[in-house]
Amino acid sequence: MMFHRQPQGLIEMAFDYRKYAAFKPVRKTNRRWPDQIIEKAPTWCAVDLRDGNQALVKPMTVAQKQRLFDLLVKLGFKQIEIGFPSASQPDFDFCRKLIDEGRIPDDVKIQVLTQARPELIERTYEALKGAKQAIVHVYNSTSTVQREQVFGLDRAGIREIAVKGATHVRDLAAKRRKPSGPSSIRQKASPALSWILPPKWSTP
Ligand SMILES: CC(=O)SCCNC(=O)CCNC(=O)[C@H](O)C(C)(C)COP(=O)(O)OP(=O)(O)OC[C@H]1O[C@@H](n2cnc3c(N)ncnc32)[C@H](O)[C@@H]1OP(=O)(O)O
Ligand SMILES: CC(C)C(=O)C(=O)O
Repeated sequence: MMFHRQPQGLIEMAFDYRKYAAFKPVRKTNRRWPDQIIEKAPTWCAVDLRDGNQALVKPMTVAQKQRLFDLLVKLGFKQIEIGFPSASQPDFDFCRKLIDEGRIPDDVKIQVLTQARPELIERTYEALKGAKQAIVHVYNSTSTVQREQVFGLDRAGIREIAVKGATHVRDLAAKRRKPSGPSSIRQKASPALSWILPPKWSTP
């Protein structure tokens, strides 16, 4: 039941679900994921530490990030995106502090964001030296306006950025696994802002 304010007071009305269009399933017969149904809680990854610090003029300080990280650990998150170490010195320093001071519980994986650019991917691995495990989250934007205005590329060019970036992350993971790099690296790739594209462009 829902309540609506009317001149005569609050009126109880049944929720009219017919006002809303039903979700249209994505029909892709060559892929398994559109038919899959979530039946148990997924592994949640907190991205608060990065979203609040991605491109701010005045980002969170290392001390503020530490407080939020400790809270996220206390809340039970097992994957925590701690920032974008190649984008700012505070994010780089925060990553180093967590690793150097042994502040990451063994059952928690830190995740770091990077654009699909070789120099940034390399700086990201510098930030991760000595981490026991980590997830490197590499992304490039796929939206039409950014494809045309930022990258000046066609769709094949955008795919190439993604493939090159992912390959670089994989190669560095293999190369740096020992002795100084993280002993276990997982990779995550995001076609950023794909939700503003029609599914035929945004679903591989
Ligand atoms: C919700 C989100 O957070 S979406 C993610 C962030 N937004 C985007 O990726 C949108 C597209 N990108 C942009 O609008 C801009 O690149 C910004 C705002 C992220 C950065 O702007 P600037 O600091 O001015 O950097 P600029 O756009 O010049 O990029 C520098 C170079 O990196 C390239 N680049 C930017 N993002 C990426 C990426 N994710 N992967 C690979 N290359 C990239 C650019 O094409 C440019 O290359 P060039 O020097 O050969 O021309
Ligand atoms: C940077 C990317 C991965 C992102 O956060 C988004 O597209 O929302």
